[in-house]
Amino acid sequence: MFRYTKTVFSQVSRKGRNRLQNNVSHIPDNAPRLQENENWLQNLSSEKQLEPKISKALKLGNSVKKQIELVEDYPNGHIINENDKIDNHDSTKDYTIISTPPQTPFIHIKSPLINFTNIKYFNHSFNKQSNAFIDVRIVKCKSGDGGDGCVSFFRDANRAVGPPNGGDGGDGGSIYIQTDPAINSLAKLSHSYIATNGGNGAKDQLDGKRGKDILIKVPLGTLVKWSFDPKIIRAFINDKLENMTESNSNHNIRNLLKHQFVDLDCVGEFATDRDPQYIQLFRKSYEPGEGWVFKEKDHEYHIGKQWFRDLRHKIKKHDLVLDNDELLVDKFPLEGLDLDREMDHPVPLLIGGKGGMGNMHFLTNLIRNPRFAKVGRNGLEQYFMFELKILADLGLVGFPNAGKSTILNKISNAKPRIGHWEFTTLSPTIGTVSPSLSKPSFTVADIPGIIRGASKDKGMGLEFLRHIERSRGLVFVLGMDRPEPLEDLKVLIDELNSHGITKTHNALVICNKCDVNPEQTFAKFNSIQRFCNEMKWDICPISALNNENIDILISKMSDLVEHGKNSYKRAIKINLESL
Ligand SMILES: Nc1nc2c(ncn2[C@@H]2O[C@H](COP(=O)(O)OP(=O)(O)OP(=O)(O)O)[C@@H](O)[C@H]2O)c(=O)[nH]1
Repeated sequence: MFRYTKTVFSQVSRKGRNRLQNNVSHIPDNAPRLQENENWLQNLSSEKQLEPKISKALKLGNSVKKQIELVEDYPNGHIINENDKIDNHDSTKDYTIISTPPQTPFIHIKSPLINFTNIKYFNHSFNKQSNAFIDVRIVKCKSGDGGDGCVSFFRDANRAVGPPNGGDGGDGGSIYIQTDPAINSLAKLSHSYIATNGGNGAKDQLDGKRGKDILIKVPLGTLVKWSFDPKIIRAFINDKLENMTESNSNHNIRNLLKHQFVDLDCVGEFATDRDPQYIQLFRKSYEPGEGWVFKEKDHEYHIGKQWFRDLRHKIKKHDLVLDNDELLVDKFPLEGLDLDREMDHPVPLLIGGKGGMGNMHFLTNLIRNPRFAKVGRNGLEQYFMFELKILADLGLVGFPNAGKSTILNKISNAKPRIGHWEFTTLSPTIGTVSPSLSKPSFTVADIPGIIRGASKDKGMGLEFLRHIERSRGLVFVLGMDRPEPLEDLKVLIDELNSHGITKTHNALVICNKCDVNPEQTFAKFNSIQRFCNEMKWDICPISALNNENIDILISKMSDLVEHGKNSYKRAIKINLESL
């Protein structure tokens, strides 16, 4: 709150005082006193030398380009190939640690480019197929810059130049994120979110206006990952693919993204950790001791004065502390931010820059007329990838035409498209099943069919598997009209494995279309049952078309959900590389 004190009154004449009293509501007095400034600067200079890590970090911080460098020469001057062995490479991880503190201020890692982008962004056919349902978006986010401090001096009729009273710049707006259960698609996300900058400080010690924050609302089940500007990657891909045959095949693009490495500086939860948990983000703010706004006399003039050089030296320490504070908050989880539950409060994605100090902070015994202030700190500009992973209790997996949509239609309120041709389902559908009054209802997701070679981008690829990753259990749907449904089941398991879904211990197998050729179906069913016994999976023969065994199926699905609640903590570890 503003203070109106005697000090200001004693500095002006009686006439002035009267006027001041009349206008008192316009003239706040919360400026630091000369002695307070002296003490502050004195403390700064007596502070012990800052950690070398901080100053090293600052040098790195200014080379923001480092983060977006696509590294070809890995590890010793060549592009890394699928079969190349990397010393100390841990295949269970999505990155390789190159160096850790104390050699470097940060944990330096290399990770495949595919972990920070999505193939959908680079292939038109993918986009066309899924334009009805948007489950991946790469979005530019920028927090606001801090406003500049103001250079101003108190004035009245009797005093041309009074004490400095330039206010501080306002802080830049921040970007926050929160889940909203009322939203179920990423379609409404903007291409960019840019928070406003803080306002500049003004005379009479008025601080600048704070920049407006932005709140991004996303559906439950959204995974937010640090990403690259898709334009940079597109240019890079086009360049690399120019000489390749079938250059725009998904397989080529995926391979390129997998074998091109990104160089990143990371940090652990605590300063002593060696495990990279967060990507360190860097602001392009000024060098410590720099970043001044001058009025009347310019930089050249000030730099020639010993008193200014002394002040700058002290303020350098203040800037270093600011930088360090920023480094502590400017980080983002390497594996992404998993928003899989309702959130009471929004979480910050990017924090706005701090406002610069007004000239009132620089009044000292030596400096009576500080004709300078500090500029605001920069905001952060980053790209984030939003991936929606539907939160359904069970996921239906099967070959195209196995009857998945028909089953969902029979058991739930969902009305998916059904057709006798393959790939009728082009985007995931969720249905809610209400088994009985005594049992809780549950949700089931139907995703486009999977075929042999899906992991090599055949058919619709594995793009939609992200939507069953979080389910409590998997439901395999087999068409008994197929020549070898057991083989189909094995192919499905293989394809899931290649996507990183290896723990399929809570599963149910539906043998659909049992009405077709009942004699042959019996033999096929027996062999599948033997396999299921070995896997300890339940099995259910049905005819969705004829409504046969649907009640039993619903009951088995309900048991699967219940069982999943106890034993199936998290269906799948989020495997960055296979996304
Ligand atoms: N005879 C018979 N036909 C069935 C049965 N269930 C589904 N069908 C038919 O099989 C065809 C494919 O059914 P869908 O439900 O669209 O199959 P899907 O697995 O969703 O197919 P995709 O959308 O391509 O993944 C349709 O013509 C259905 O009528 C069944 O129990 N018996």
